[in-house]
Amino acid sequence: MEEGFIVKALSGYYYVENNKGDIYQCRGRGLFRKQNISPLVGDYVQFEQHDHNEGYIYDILPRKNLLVRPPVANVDQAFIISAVTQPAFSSVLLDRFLVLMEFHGINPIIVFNKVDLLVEHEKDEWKEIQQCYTSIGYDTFFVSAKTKEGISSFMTRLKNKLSIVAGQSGVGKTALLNALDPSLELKTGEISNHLGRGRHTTRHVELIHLGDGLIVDTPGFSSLEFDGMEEQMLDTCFPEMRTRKDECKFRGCSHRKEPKCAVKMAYENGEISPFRYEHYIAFYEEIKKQRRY
Ligand SMILES: Nc1nc2c(ncn2[C@@H]2O[C@H](COP(=O)(O)OP(=O)(O)OP(=O)(O)O)[C@@H](O)[C@H]2O)c(=O)[nH]1
Ligand SMILES: [Zn+2]
Repeated sequence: MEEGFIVKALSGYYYVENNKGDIYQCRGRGLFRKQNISPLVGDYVQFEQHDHNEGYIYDILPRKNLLVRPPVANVDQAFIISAVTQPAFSSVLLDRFLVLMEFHGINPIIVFNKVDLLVEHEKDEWKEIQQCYTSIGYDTFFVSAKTKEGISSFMTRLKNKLSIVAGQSGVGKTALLNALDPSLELKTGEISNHLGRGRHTTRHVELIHLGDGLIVDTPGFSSLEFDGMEEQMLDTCFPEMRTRKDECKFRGCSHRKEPKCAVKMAYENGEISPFRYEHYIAFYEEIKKQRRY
């Protein structure tokens, strides 16, 4: 039996790459079929070759995590792309992406794209926004898909990881993938907008080798709902709260109205950014409300 990982799934076939970089077109067999588990792109599998480039998958190794849209397993990190402008930056949207990644056990990296559109006096303001996130512990950097500024530091972050890109429509996800690897020739915004939201749903998912790592060719998290989350676990998705919550007086403190709350104290003395705390409260209410139905 050989080991490899699935780089592509298409029409009932799984394309499994071994550690030499050879790819085998495989069908599923064995135990996992009885258990009704389907192999996913990103899965580590045990397979057996039965022809020169064909084979059968017999087992799926335990997954670190799993995404539904796009269907990918074992994602290490997500580049959350925001544009500094066009579309206007939304910290609440960025925080929503961050929470979703934290919830899925995926390390988020914050990317601010389109820096070529910033005028000099706006740059200081952006340094402050960056500082907010770096102080929480997030890796945060600026790029331009247009001028290629920052592309090499993007590239180095791909090494030895399975990455995904995520972000609102129009922030430049496709343009960045093309800037990282011009041979991809993925179609950007202008054309796809006419096709509407269905664009990514009809495409199959594929892993691409890029900068000594792997990247999913389809943007992730098209749905930004807090599905499957409980409000009690939300504080663990905010690193600056996660590290403080054990100092709250009450176990299971929701950091809203309870006395002697370490999170609220940190917010009140300026150690936690007001907008982050406000987003926590808004998400908390949203999850609570959604769970009532
Ligand atoms: N000035 C400038 N424009 C950019 C940059 N990156 C992308 N754009 C433009 O922004 C628009 C949207 O880019 P896309 O790459 O299609 O954005 P996307 O995030 O893939 O969008 P969806 O496919 O809708 O999710 C296009 O017109 C790009 O040319 C950049 O760094 N600078
Ligand atoms: Zn608290």
